[in-house]
Amino acid sequence: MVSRVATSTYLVVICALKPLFKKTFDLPSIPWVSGILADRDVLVYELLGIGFLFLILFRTRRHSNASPPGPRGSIFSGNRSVIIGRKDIWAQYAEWARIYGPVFSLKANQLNIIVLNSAKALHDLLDGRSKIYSDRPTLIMNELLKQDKFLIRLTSRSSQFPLYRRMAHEELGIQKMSRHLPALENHVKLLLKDLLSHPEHFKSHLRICQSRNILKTIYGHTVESRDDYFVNLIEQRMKVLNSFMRTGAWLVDSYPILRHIPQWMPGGGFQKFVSEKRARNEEVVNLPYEWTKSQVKAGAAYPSLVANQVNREKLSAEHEEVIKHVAVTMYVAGVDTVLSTLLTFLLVMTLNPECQIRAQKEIDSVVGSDRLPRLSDRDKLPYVDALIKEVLRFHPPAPLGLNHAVTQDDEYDGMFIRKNSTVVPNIWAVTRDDSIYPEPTRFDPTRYLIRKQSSELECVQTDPRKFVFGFGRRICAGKILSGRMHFAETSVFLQISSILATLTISKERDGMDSEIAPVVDFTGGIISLPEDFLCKISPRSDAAIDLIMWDH
Ligand code: HEM
Repeated sequence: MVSRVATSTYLVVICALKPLFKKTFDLPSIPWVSGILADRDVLVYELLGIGFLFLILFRTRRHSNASPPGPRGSIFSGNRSVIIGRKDIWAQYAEWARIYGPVFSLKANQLNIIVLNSAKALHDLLDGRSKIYSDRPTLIMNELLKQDKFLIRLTSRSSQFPLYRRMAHEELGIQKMSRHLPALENHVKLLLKDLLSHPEHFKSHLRICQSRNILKTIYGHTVESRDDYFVNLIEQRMKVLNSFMRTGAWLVDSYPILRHIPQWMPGGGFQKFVSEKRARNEEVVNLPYEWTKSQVKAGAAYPSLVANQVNREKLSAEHEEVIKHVAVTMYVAGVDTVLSTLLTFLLVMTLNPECQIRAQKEIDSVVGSDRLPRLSDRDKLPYVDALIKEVLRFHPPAPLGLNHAVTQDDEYDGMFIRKNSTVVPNIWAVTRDDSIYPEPTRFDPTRYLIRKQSSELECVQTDPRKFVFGFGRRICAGKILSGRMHFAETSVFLQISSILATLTISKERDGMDSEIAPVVDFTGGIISLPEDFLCKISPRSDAAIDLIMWDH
């Protein structure tokens, strides 16, 4: 059998090489088994063919030998059950990195996965070789659910990719951002009022604040109530979709042929999920967009991302598709990430009162007590700035970032990385690397502050924003650029500094008046939030209540 396959391959190779040498060659005259060819010309083809076969064999062997090492999984599904079974899979990856090295490989069914666990590997590959490491994995489920046009999932090989990125950066860059500052400040004020009146519902207040920010800046829509139609529409759809989009979760991504099997057949269960969610997905993409368009026509539009783009002279159908998908991606990418940061902030403030007091003192001395902090105060608040960095390091909102994919075969540190492999950036592992952050489980904003020890300046630890916003050409569209403030950081700064200025976060007490210490635990998923916890939120002073309740 093996020899027949070899002989057939050999014949194919000979036939393929033949035109290159423009020699006559009578195929039917080749004896099937012996393969002994007397003709001089044919002998040349024969030798070349054999050489070619050896080359293929050699290449294959060399590559498979040098693939990154990794844990052996089951013969059929690889490590899939571990990947989808453990909520803090980033911690499992960090454990495996200690065994197999900072770059290791996994299989989930047929998907080749390379996990990068060190700052160096992340920087070398995803930043340094960004040209070939900035694709997204091609997943059949994305296509079936019509999510493949969302910026976060769009392939970098798409001719529209530069347009998507340009639009996102243009609209969330510093110039356009400044026009949204009054709206963001107003939303902070609403958040503080909510936290003052019903502190126990802090999670829902924080969530609605992020929705307000995104719906205003992206669509120009003002969220008036918690039953807001667009908030509910987008939230419900996206929550379901994101929770199901874990790497390797769907068999059809490994075996694309399965996309054709009907729902009633074993293994066809995903078809029901797809048909239920797809139509709803279209609503999420189209309805808020159409609403903004109607506002533009009526001359009543707020200068949002969508309105700015719709107002351009020529608006092709193709351009409209891009606007719709950039816009909806902002909601998907921008609400839970900032929410996660704010919840982690409340959690660590509950557990580290001394850090909270120091930040409050700094704000009091710079801002005073008769106004809320503004963006322009940030440079004068180094401790608050360090505290925000430490919140982002303590638990990065996207601990595994978003999956990248590599568009061509590559080698790194003597290891072969196969084209189309899914590349997982384990950001969490870097933020817990004790060679970069000594005592990584300790919350300590002073890591980033320059301190004097005798006459020497002490080394400052790496700014975690180098990792937590992603890498290369796929870096977060809401991220700081060239030292200037962008959307994500602006909204995080305004919310955190204003909460610190006016409210105190402390441990809740039980019926026996004993303090309840919250457990530090986080949800799984692409965006990871603190698990539900209790904390007490109270006004710092009468002046703070006055500041929150009245417009000054
Ligand atoms: C603290 C807040 C945030 C964090 C930690 C964060 C983090 C990230 C990360 C890790 C990625 C993946 C980058 C990569 O693939 O290498 C990403 C992508 C993205 N983020 Fe953010 N993000 C935040 C807030 C926001 C906000 C507020 C917006 C929009 C308003 C936003 C928009 C996006 C978009 C559009 C992408 C996809 C970029 C692409 O695929 O080309 N993010 N973000």
